[in-house]
Amino acid sequence: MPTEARNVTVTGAGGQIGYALLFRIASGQLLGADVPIKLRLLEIPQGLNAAEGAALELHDGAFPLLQSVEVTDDATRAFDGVNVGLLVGSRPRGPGMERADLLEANGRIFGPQGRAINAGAADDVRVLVVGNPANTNALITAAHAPDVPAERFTAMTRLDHNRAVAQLAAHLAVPVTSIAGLTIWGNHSASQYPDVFHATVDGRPVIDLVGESWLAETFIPRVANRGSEIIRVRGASSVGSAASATLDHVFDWVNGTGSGWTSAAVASDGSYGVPAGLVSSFPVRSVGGAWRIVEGLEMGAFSRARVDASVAELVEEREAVRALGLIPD
Ligand SMILES: NC(=O)C1=CN([C@@H]2O[C@H](COP(=O)(O)OP(=O)(O)OC[C@H]3O[C@@H](n4cnc5c(N)ncnc54)[C@H](O)[C@@H]3O)[C@@H](O)[C@H]2O)C=CC1
Ligand SMILES: O=C([O-])CC(=O)C(=O)O
Repeated sequence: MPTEARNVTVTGAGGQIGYALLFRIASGQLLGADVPIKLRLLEIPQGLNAAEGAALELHDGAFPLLQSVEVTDDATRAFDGVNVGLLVGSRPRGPGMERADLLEANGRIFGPQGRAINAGAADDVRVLVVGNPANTNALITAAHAPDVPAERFTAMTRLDHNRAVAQLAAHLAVPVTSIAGLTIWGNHSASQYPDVFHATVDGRPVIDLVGESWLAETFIPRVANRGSEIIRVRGASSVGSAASATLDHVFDWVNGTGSGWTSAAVASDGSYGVPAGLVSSFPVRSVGGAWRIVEGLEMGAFSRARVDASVAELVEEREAVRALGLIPD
């Protein structure tokens, strides 16, 4: 029996990440090589021409899996029947800014989109927020979609995870495929904590091969500040790597992580002392189409302090958006 087409909505489809994503989605890299796709591209009026142009090019790609492309500036229409929502549309930061500087401007985008998802999404909807500050924007979106289970709203820390894997592999001069068991904890911000204490390289504990000073002075700051490094070098924020990580996140969510784990920002259930409801990055496995937090990992003082600091920032962001009226009291 042919697989049913899935409705995939991309917000900010006329922007940089949108352009890097759309063709890869159409080629089957989001959901799988046998899953037909119906694309909805949501933009604000100023972005519609760019999205329309991308739609023309998608048409020219003659992608066998792509059944339709619709461009709209109406969130209700964009999310009607949506199975996968990629919430990319929002302002990127520039040089000298932190992602939290975008809180107020971008936060206002996500309440209305949450309401539109609540009103019309398919029962199995899965949402990935990419737009920064991603964790708190996911929190805002979920807060406006009370009828959709909170576990369906996630934020992207897969780019941080991929960066950490790549940095570690380069340091140890091994292929990225040799690394397993890495975790990004907390916020997609400079406070995030890339944790190697449970990581292995070809089955050997990484912690036997690297020292704490390398972790504290080189690895952690390099990964946590990679977004700023990219902005400094290319003059604009990450695009290709962000699109790639978006595909990785959703592909694994839908198709499973197998024996290993990855990192994603998901609604906390209180695990590891992270206050319930915060959208925080955890070690996660995807089982049966749902993210499950990897439980029972030991956490020493080095890790605990860093996880707590990043979670404290998430609590502050939640208070800030509450004070702005972007989530209910
Ligand atoms: N979570 C992560 O790892 C990463 C997140 N980002 C974030 O992704 C976001 C997008 O980045 P780019 O594509 O480079 O930016 P961009 O400025 O090229 O594109 C953003 C697009 O969103 C559109 N937009 C704005 N408000 C909208 C709304 N209410 N509805 C629909 N579309 C709307 C704009 O018209 C624009 O076309 C930024 O917030 C950036 O900081 C970027 C890299 C990694
Ligand atoms: O740093 C930024 O503003 C863009 C981003 O989230 C990243 O590259 O991780």
